[in-house]
Amino acid sequence: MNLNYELTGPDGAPVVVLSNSLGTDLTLWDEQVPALAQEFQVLRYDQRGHGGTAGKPGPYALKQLGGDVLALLDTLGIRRAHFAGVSLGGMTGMWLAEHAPERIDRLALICTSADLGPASMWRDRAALVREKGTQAMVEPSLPRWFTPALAERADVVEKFGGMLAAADDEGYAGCCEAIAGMDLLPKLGEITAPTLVIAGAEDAATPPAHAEQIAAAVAGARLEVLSPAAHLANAEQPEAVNRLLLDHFTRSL
Ligand SMILES: O=C(O)CCC(=O)CC(=O)O
Repeated sequence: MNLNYELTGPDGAPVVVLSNSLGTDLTLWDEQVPALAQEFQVLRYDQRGHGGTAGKPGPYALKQLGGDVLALLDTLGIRRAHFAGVSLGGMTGMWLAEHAPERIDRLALICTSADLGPASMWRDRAALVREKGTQAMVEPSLPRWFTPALAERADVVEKFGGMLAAADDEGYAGCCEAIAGMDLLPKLGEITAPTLVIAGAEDAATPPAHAEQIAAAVAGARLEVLSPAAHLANAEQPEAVNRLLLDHFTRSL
């Protein structure tokens, strides 16, 4: 699987991988890259079927989404990296921290969940998108992604609505099926990567209780709840998220 990616920042600096949520692409991280690239090489990529990464016929599993990241790291000769992900990106990060702990240094999980049931809802969403396309998800998704004032702002609708409508139908559906089949809870307690968990207080897609569940299971995890922030908290509260990420990735333990 060839992932579309961008690598920004000083040669030889530690690497931070940034992984996008369902229906977005690597530009989800536009507000993070300038801050992080002062100190890190920032490797942001598009999940399968999103942005510039082609979709393959689904269903997918987190094992494949995590495997895509390992293959990219291998291609670029990166042995170990910090990892931050929003929602589906965070699920990919938890899978990596559970199954390839030697490759993940510190982990930041933003507006995500280790158990986002019911599976039937994700399979229904996959079927809907295969029938009607990702365009059909724009109207219901934006009010979950942002608090009301932002969800209606023209530039936000243009950028994020455009990203979602441009996502490959099969890629989006396959990622829904990865969420339907995820099995992260049993090994959550085995994660050894120092972990920061960030929630949006107004996130209806992955409410703060999901972040609390992760933080309670991962030894030593730090939990931060931002407000106002809905599902795409890194876009809604970029300065707060940048501060937390920089602190987490540079802090001496
Ligand atoms: O955002 C994700 O990666 C998964 C959760 C989700 O689909 C949120 C939404 O679009 O409502």
